[in-house]
Amino acid sequence: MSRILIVEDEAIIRSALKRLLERHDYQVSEAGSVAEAEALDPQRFDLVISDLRLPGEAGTALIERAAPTPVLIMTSYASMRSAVDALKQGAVDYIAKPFDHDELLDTVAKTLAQHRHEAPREVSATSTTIPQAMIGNCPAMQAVYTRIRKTAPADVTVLIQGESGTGKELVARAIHHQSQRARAPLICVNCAAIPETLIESELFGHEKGAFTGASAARTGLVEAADGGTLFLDEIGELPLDAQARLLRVLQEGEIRKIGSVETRHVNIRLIAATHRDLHALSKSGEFRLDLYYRLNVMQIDLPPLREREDDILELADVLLASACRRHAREGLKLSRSARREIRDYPWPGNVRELENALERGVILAEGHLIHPDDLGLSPQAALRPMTPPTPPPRSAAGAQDDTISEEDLSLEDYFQHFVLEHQDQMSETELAQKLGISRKCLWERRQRLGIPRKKSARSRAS
Ligand SMILES: Nc1ncnc2c1ncn2[C@@H]1O[C@H](COP(=O)(O)OP(=O)(O)OP(=O)(O)O)[C@@H](O)[C@H]1O
Repeated sequence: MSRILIVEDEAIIRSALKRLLERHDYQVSEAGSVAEAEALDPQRFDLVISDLRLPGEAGTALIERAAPTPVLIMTSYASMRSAVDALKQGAVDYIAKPFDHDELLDTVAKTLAQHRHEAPREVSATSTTIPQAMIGNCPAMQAVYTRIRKTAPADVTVLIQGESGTGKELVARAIHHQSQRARAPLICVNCAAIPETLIESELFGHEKGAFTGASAARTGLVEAADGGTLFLDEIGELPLDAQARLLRVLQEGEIRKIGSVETRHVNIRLIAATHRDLHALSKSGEFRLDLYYRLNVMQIDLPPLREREDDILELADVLLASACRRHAREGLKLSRSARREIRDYPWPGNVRELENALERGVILAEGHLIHPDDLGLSPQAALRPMTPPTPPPRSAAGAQDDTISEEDLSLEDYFQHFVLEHQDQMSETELAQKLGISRKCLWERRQRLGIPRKKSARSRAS
């Protein structure tokens, strides 16, 4: 049984984490500070999970003191930058708060497995073993797994294509974990979620005073991935200037911070993902053709869920089990009609939409069975051609506001209709501007509502 030490000053989070890990057969000890952790001798544990911000010393102090025990850092999204710094100081990975239980358990299991076997796993290019965390074994997915096996050890740039929610990030993670870089950082960046004005500085870093508000120098995420893998999701959303800088990184292995004349050598493997047709974008001048060719050394295409008929119910069962665990409702089952509905629904938002529907089902089910109504699917809506309703009036304050009220469902309906109707003619930036929200907010809301980004997803359903 693996022994884990949790270092967290918030007693509620600490004990929730302890309970979760104990339910999965880990032996867990707790500490509220670095000093308390040291008293327990962190080196005798198999893993330390430490909050970044602790009273007294920061959690990163344990990285050296616990060695060779690996340290996983917990952080809130707001301190992501410090998490990247922690990786550079030797933390094996970071977990963002609030936790997704499955992701946390997955990261813990992977870290323990990696540190049990010092050398990276041997990867057979012909094996069709399903990568950890990926469910489904239909012929199209078997082809994907084979591609992952063959591509992972080759250290080439990979372009992953597929509709929103098909599992592109999971594929990127599988490639990283099966590559020779597995023990180095994997930095995942969603280009659509970072405001256009910040993206270059986020990726490439900046010098102090490089622009208004740059009060201190910053290391970019590309540099943070040095030695490891950089995953750029939604690369089609990268502005042209950032594309030029990225091309330089790929061609010369060099990076230059904004406002600096110095270049630094970086060694990264780039994995990019998109739901858009980059070749078509390059014809319309929105994407650099030379960058497209650089990215497209190896391509992996993920099938939409509606084309994975053999996998849908298996995915539903596994995702349901984990939703039940998360909500402490073990034993809930899908009724026969719910299974039928799941099998027949077109899933325009793919696996993410299925996950969301099952989570809704677990929360809403009253007895031991989840019925179709609990899933909240709307096949009629999916089949109906979308016409955007008249936009509701926005107050001046509303135009500044990044959030649509949770209670105001009509606004969410409006959002969904508007996005589905206009997304093929507009970039994400234009869409966000028209809606009066940031690109990050647009992206988050798409995730929450399970709204796909491709016209083909909608027209297939119609
Ligand atoms: N084959 C799979 N097995 C299990 N879970 C999956 C699978 N594919 C996707 N998922 C789950 O679906 C959700 C969406 O996956 P992921 O974020 O990798 O998709 P994506 O294609 O990168 O989406 P987007 O383009 O919107 O970022 C995640 O919670 C992921 O764990």
